[in-house]
Amino acid sequence: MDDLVLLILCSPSGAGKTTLTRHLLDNLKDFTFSVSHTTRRPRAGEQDGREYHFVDRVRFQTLIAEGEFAEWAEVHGNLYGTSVREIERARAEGKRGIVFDVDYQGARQIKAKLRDAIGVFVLPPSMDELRRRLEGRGTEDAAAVERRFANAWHEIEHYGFFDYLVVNDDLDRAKAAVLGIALAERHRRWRLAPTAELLLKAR
Ligand SMILES: Nc1nc2c(ncn2[C@@H]2O[C@H](COP(=O)(O)OP(=O)(O)O)[C@@H](O)[C@H]2O)c(=O)[nH]1
Ligand SMILES: Nc1ncnc2c1ncn2[C@@H]1O[C@H](COP(=O)(O)OP(=O)(O)O)[C@@H](O)[C@H]1O
Repeated sequence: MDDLVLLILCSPSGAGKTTLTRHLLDNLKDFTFSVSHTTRRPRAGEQDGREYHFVDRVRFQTLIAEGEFAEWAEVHGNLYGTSVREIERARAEGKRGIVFDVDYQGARQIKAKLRDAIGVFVLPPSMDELRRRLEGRGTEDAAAVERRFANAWHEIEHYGFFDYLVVNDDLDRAKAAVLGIALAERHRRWRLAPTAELLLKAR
């Protein structure tokens, strides 16, 4: 049983997982974000080491060869990977939870390695709304939006692999749902059993 809550957040691009992850991390200070490596170019406002570690393909391949990644995958034409160091960092910092923003391939690999990991899949209320959000975000050109939208079907096909589904229609409700899931997982009996045992010792 893992003391650390291993929370995987996954969704088709544009469904809102970044927005929901930010809200979760703003509210649960003892949770941390797993900063992935990627070969995608930084978007305006993104900072190296905060949203991602931005690297080129050669560096990424080296990191794969060095066994740096707990999982990695090609998504929308770029490489993305979760460094084992991120999980070690969370533990070293005494965090209670870590959030992985990964695609379904990453979710599958993390779950295979870390059995206690919990998967949350965020659904858009409709495909029309998904397209509106992708276009409205304004971070990708038309071709990249099209590619992300086309991949959305494939992502959604894998919903059955996850423990929880959250429909991100009303944002406040979706935020509450994700926060609720994280909190419930943090309060699993085995995670707090040491506290109960400590009390019993004082009898
Ligand atoms: N497998 C895997 N997927 C990742 C990782 N980091 C991000 N992703 C996924 O890559 C996809 C693209 O992410 P991003 O380029 O930030 O675009 P966005 O989803 O449109 O905001 C999303 O599905 C992310 O969840 C990772 O470390 N591993
Ligand atoms: N419930 C919602 N209602 C309307 N817009 C939303 C909602 N959730 C997210 N958005 C907007 O949709 C866009 C995509 O959200 P984002 O969090 O970047 O998605 P993802 O990380 O899944 O690609 C952003 O512009 C965000 O502000």
